[in-house]
Amino acid sequence: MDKAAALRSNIGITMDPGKIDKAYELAKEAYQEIGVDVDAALKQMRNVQISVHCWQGDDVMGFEGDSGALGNGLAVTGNYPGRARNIDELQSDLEFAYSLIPGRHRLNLHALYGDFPTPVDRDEIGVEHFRGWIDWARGQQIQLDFNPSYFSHPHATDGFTLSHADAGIRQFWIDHGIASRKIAAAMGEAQDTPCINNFWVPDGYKDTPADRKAPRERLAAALDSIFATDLPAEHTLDAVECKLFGIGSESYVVGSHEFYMGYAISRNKVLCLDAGHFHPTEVISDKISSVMMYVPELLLHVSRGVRWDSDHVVTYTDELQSILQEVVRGDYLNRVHIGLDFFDASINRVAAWAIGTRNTLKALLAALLEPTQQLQQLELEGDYTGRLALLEEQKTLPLGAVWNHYCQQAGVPAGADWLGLVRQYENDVLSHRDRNPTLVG
Ligand SMILES: C[C@H](O)[C@H](O)[C@@H](O)C(=O)CO
Ligand SMILES: [Mn+2]
Repeated sequence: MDKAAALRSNIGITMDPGKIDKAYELAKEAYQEIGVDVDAALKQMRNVQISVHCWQGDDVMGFEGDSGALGNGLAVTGNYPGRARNIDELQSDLEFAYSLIPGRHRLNLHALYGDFPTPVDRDEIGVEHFRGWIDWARGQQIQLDFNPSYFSHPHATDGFTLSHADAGIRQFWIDHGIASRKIAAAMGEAQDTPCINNFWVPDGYKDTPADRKAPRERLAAALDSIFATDLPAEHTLDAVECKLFGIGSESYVVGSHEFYMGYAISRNKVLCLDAGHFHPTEVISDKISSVMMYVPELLLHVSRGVRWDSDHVVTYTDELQSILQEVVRGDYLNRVHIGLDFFDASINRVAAWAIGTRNTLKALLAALLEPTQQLQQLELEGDYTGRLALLEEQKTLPLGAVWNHYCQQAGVPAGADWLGLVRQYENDVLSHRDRNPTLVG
């Protein structure tokens, strides 16, 4: 091993830059042979920004200071050491995570994550509580997205928020939604692109309801009140997110898919599809081309459902590939916002970000390297044998070599080299934080 290689291996870097270049040249030829323009694919890759969710870093606890339990159907299991306990730690972890991910990406913040020197209830949050995040984001050249937080709060303990039967509680949550839109608009004004403000509410019943209609009518009316004021579309866009069921809302969720599909279409809102929010045999990849006919824009929550949990770390599954294929095949990259939504406290949280975000980007690269035109031509000609043959053959083309080249060009670790750096960060930083166990699953 030469000196440079020995140095790289000491810090966990094992990929040889020269070999990455060589492998890339061969891979490029292989893709060109089937008519794929690799340079064009890489150019498109560089323009895509994934909205990385802040809540993987601290198990969706936030910084309201009451250390209230996570609730409303959200559950994080595991007690891996190193949870971010304050804004500084979360920002440090995020900066480190971004340094492992090729490209420049966004940050998706929840309202829980404001800077609250003294307790502030959700209906009273303001831009001042997020000024620090806005300044930090500008310094990092990161653009922000936002979410009102309709969970883990005394006014949500009975499972209802915006559709609550009590008008006072409903108004509290309406005011929270209005406050969140002002914050999102300020974030958007401070950056080049709109801040997507995503509304997810947990409301629902554990057991069979006697009235499915009234809560839905109340939810629609509450949302209408929140959205009554038009805000500049260049600053913020409202999104709405459905869910099939949650823990504690197994029998009925007010904000179902049909509810929000209708709401988004009739109110010209961004629709959010979370990959973990449907029946296990139902996939969001098949919904994209349908909903894109009727809604202006789409927000994806790229996630992975496993049995009862909708939020496992994103892995390189068939469905992940299908989702990104649909976005690329439909030429929707300018109307689809790709966000992440998972949380796992049983592994290193920074590694979770790196794995999930890198997988999402890798699936995007695979989709951009697909010989789509040829496949669609075969389909049009009724040559389904040829379509299947090409679909299967291209699965084993050297995607990894193009990915490693892309990472190298972007100045981030190729292959699994990021893992050594995460272990070092864990040793130097995360392991010094208090062991602060969350629910052990
Ligand atoms: C914390 C997020 O807002 C939340 O995960 C939401 O997007 C969701 O998917 C709830 O199941
Ligand atoms: Mn989600």
